[in-house]
This record gives sequence, structure tokens and C-alpha cells, in this order.
Amino acid sequence: MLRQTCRDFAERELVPAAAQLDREHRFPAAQVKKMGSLGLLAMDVPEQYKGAGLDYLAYSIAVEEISRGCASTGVIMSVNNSLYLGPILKFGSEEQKQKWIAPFTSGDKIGCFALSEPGNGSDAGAASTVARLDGDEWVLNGTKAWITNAWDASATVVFATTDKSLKHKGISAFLVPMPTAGLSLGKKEDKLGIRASSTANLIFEDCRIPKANLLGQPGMGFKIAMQTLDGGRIGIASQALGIAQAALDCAVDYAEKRMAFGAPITKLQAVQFKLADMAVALEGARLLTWRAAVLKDKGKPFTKEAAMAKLAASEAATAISHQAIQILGGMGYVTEMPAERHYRDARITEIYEGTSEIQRLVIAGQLLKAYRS
Ligand SMILES: Cc1cc2nc3c(=O)[nH]c(=O)nc-3n(C[C@H](O)[C@H](O)[C@H](O)COP(=O)(O)OP(=O)(O)OC[C@H]3O[C@@H](n4cnc5c(N)ncnc54)[C@H](O)[C@@H]3O)c2cc1C
Repeated sequence: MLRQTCRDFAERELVPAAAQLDREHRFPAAQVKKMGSLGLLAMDVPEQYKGAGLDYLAYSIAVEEISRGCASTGVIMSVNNSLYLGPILKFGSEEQKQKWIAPFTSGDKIGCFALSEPGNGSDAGAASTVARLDGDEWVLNGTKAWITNAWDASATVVFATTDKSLKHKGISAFLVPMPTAGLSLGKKEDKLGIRASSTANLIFEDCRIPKANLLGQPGMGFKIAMQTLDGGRIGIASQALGIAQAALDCAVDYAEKRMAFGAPITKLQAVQFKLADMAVALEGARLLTWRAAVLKDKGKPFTKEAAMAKLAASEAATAISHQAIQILGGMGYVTEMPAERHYRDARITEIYEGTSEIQRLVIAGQLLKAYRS
């Protein structure tokens, strides 16, 4: 029922708008508001904080369907659910949950997550943004890079070093309202894909926030970031599944109608083999994603499984969207058809929330640990 609701919404509200939103780099404000009403912006948040009270499997299915309609909207949804609300739900005090979760569930406000910096992305423990306690306030200085939702957000979870000598164990997490004095936004990045979502630097210059805006304990920031990304990777895997499904749908629809040598090209074994490989990659990745979501829902460890899901789904999305263009031939290369957008949108899924190389490191690390124990 949830899948059908999301699919109907995507086909009605996202599919017709996606190409224009992409062309104009425009935040889908009206659609996001409606998604808030459907409960899609705070899916695993309990009802007491105005969330939908569902689980991560439901969330995965919903992100896939939304991303099938518009991958930009999919990442906007995923960042709000997993990266912004996720750590507050898990590590926030009761007061913080009331203040920083409830207003971000309806689509009126969305949040962002600021971990990466111009000088370090994969090496997140090398954060150079600093936070200094001054009386009853934290004073933040530094620049965060590539922040999804930056231009449209009303708050951010931000990571800054409170004790440099402790390296990654000296990083803490903070809640910062947006806009706020001392925090400015960089230019909107001009991206290959997911162009309807904003991406920009957050620049902190003597930005003062109340002492109470520390999330968790001092020095817990790196742990908060890594655990948040475990959940976030299920969201990005699901976004990749949606893009891949849209590319496969587009390829099949076109191939059934396109005639070559007197018959639809779906009669050609070369095309059939491509479609079969695309479907296997997609469905394998979907099962990995659902397994990771179910493990999270059961409270079991899922770090390795989330990394496997993200790796498989993102690589499936880039491969499937690549082959979809091949099946469409010249029509795959022009903006009249959505195949080129799927191809552009897919590419980011192998980069953010940990590159494919970082997923392999996580998987190998967990795998070897299990063998050695
Ligand atoms: C559109 C977009 C949106 C984003 N949204 C957010 C956001 O909302 N919040 C946020 O905090 N960040 C965000 N990011 C940042 C993203 O998470 C980083 O770009 C990503 O983690 C990679 O970091 P990097 O770009 O610094 O690349 P680098 O870390 O410099 O990596 C460069 C290359 O080296 C490889 N590499 C690095 N270290 C290793 C290693 N140990 N072993 C093997 N290979 C390695 C990488 O895999 C990659 O191929 C976003 C990025 C983009 C492009």
C-alpha cells in the first residue's frame, strides 16, 4: 500500500516535473510540502515527534519510489530522514527531539548534515572546522563542503573539532539553526545530476550557538557521523534503486516500440541479454538493500550490509542507466527522453555518503574482522 501510494504520488507530482526541475536547478518546494503531508519526510520518527512511526524497510521502499520519479527529490527526502533527523532521534535529548525534530516532519522545514570539508571527504576524521566553548556558547569556525539541501534548509547537524589533540575522538556534533549570524552559504554547485537539490558550502565565521546545542557528548561526533551514515547508505541505496528502475522502465518501453530490421528491438537477443543483466543487477541490489533495512529494524548490526547495499545499488544504477542509453540509441542521448537524466543522476550515488572505494573498505574490514574472531 505504501509503495502504491508513493508510486501514485511520484507519477502524478514528480515524473511530469522532474525534467524541468533539473533544467532550472529548482528545489521542488510544492512536492516536498506534499511529501510532508504523506509522512515521507520523517518516516521512522515516532508519532510523538510528529513522524510517521514506520520502519526502515518502509523508508527504503518510499525513497525508491520517489527517486524513480525524481532522483533530486529522493536525495532531499533521504537527507532529511536519515542524515538530519536520524542522529537527533538516536542521540538527542528529549528537549532536542521536541525542538529539532517535530518542526522538520511536515515539509515546512528541512534539515541538512554537514560533515565533509573542502580538504577532507572520505577522511572525515580529519575535520578542521573547530568549536570553542565561550561561556554559555559554542563558537564555530570553518567551512563545510558539498552540503545537500544547504540553500533550502532551516537547520543543520554539523561536525566540528572540540579537541584537536584527540583527532577523530575530538570531534563533536552540533545543532545549528539556519539562517543564523556567522553562518553563510557558498554558491550553489552546478552539478552533473540531482540538479534540483541544492549543494553548497556552509561557512562558519565566529558562529555562536547555545551550549545546549551540542548533540550527544563532547567527542562523540565521529561515532554519531559514522552510525548516521550506516542508515543513510540504505537511503542512498534506495535512491539508486529508484533511478535504476526508472532507467530500466524507460529502456523496456522504448525497446518494445522501436522497430529495426522489421521488428521491435526487444526481438533482438542482444537487447534481451542487456535487459536480463539490468534486471538481475537491480533485483540483487534491491534484496541487499531490504536485508540491510530489516537488520536495522531488528536492532541488529548492519554496517557491512548497508555498505554492500549502497555499493551494489549504486554500481547497478550507473551500469543500468548506461545500458538504457545504449538501448535507446540516439534518443538516449537527448533530453526529450529521461534516459540521459537517469544516467547523470545515477553517478552521484557512487560518490556521496562514502565512495564505492570506501564501501569496499568498510565491507572488507567487517568481513576480515568476522573471519579473524
Ligand atoms: C552532490 C553532492 C552532495 C553531497 N552531500 C553531502 C552532504 O549533504 N553532507 C556531507 O557532509 N557531504 C556531502 N557530500 C560530500 C561527499 O560525501 C564526498 O564528496 C565524498 O565522501 C568523497 O569525498 P571527497 O569528495 O573529498 O573525495 P576524496 O575523499 O578526496 O576522494 C577522492 C578519491 O580518492 C578515493 N579515496 C579516498 N580515500 C580512499 C581510501 N582510503 N581508499 C581508497 N580510495 C580512497 C575516493 O574513493 C575517491 O575516488 C556531497 C557530495 C556531492 C558531490
